[in-house]
Amino acid sequence: MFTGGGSAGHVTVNMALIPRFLGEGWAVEYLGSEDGIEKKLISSFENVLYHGVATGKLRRYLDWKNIIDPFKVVNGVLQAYRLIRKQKPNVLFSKGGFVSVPVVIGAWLNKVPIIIHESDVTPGLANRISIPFATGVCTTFADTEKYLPKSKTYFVGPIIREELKHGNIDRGRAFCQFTDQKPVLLIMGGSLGARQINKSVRAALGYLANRYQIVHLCGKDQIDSSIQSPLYRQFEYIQEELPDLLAMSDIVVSRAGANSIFEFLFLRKPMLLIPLTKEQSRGDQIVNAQSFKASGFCEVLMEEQLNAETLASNIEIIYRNRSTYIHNMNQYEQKDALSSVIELLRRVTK
Ligand SMILES: CC(=O)N[C@H]1[C@@H](OP(=O)(O)OP(=O)(O)OC[C@H]2O[C@@H](n3ccc(=O)[nH]c3=O)[C@H](O)[C@@H]2O)O[C@H](CO)[C@@H](O)[C@@H]1O
Repeated sequence: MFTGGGSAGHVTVNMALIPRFLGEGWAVEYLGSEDGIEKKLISSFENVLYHGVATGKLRRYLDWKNIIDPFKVVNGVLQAYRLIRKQKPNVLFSKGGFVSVPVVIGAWLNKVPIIIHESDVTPGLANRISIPFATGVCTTFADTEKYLPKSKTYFVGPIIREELKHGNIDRGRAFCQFTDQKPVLLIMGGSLGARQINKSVRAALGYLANRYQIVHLCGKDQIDSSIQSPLYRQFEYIQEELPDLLAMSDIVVSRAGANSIFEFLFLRKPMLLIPLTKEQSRGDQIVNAQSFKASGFCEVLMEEQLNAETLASNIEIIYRNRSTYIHNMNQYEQKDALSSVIELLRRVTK
């Protein structure tokens, strides 16, 4: 049984693991929210039974929903407990996000072994709550070990979806109707889009479209239909064609969500990272971005400094020095994280 959701970063790791388990003849079920992005993404697997449970969001800011949500979480725990008692999974894999908390507690109450995955350097709130209930915690970054109980921690490295390895440049160009005459710039504001990045990209478009063909993954309801240019393609979210769009891209501008940046590293895409600010998050993306910068994989532009000019000038730096970033990325030793996690799950399975 898998859980995780709220944003795609809490689902795509599960999507990398699920085909391997299905291929080995396991029955796979998913516990997520009743209407979150995980439901939509997991529906692409015909053979995975999806169960929705009530969820509350763990917010860091004042909101009247903070009063109601603890009750939803308790309700979610009861629903998850009952479902898990009925379905009797042998093991639970949790990728975090707020939906995972009731599921982890429900599994623990049923004595189901739990393996958690943390893809950021510093563990998120949902995972921090869940860790005491878990048998093991897999990490993407080696440094995360500092924040976790030693006996439970397994540094496995980044988990990359298999399909991302099979992108095709020509298919990507055909999809966007781009030519081979100009380099391609991919902009991805995390799985939910990023308004500030969208605004600056559009303000800099006159300059950028002179030099690049631009594909912009801008987030739900954030397409600006007043801009019509064959050099600028906007999509809310791309699922199936993402491998081809990545294959076709020369450089990337992105938020610094852990899964995205390791995908770019795996595919050797020089990147300009604009991490979520401390006001909007616990600051995990800033730490992720700094770690990549220290390895020479990217440049970092803080949102406080972001405007059309700084965006355009930083993109120029990335493009001009692209071979240096690629050289540095070639030094990165890729671990077979998928196999390590599968082996661990097998080992703890009841
Ligand atoms: C706002 C928020 O809470 N962000 C967190 C969230 O980010 P977020 O959900 O954006 O997660 P990531 O950047 O880690 O992963 C996004 C995933 O969505 C995929 N993708 C994205 C856009 C698209 O059009 N198509 C597509 O398939 C990417 O390839 C990637 O696999 O989880 C990350 C991993 O815990 C954290 O580091 C982030 O801080």
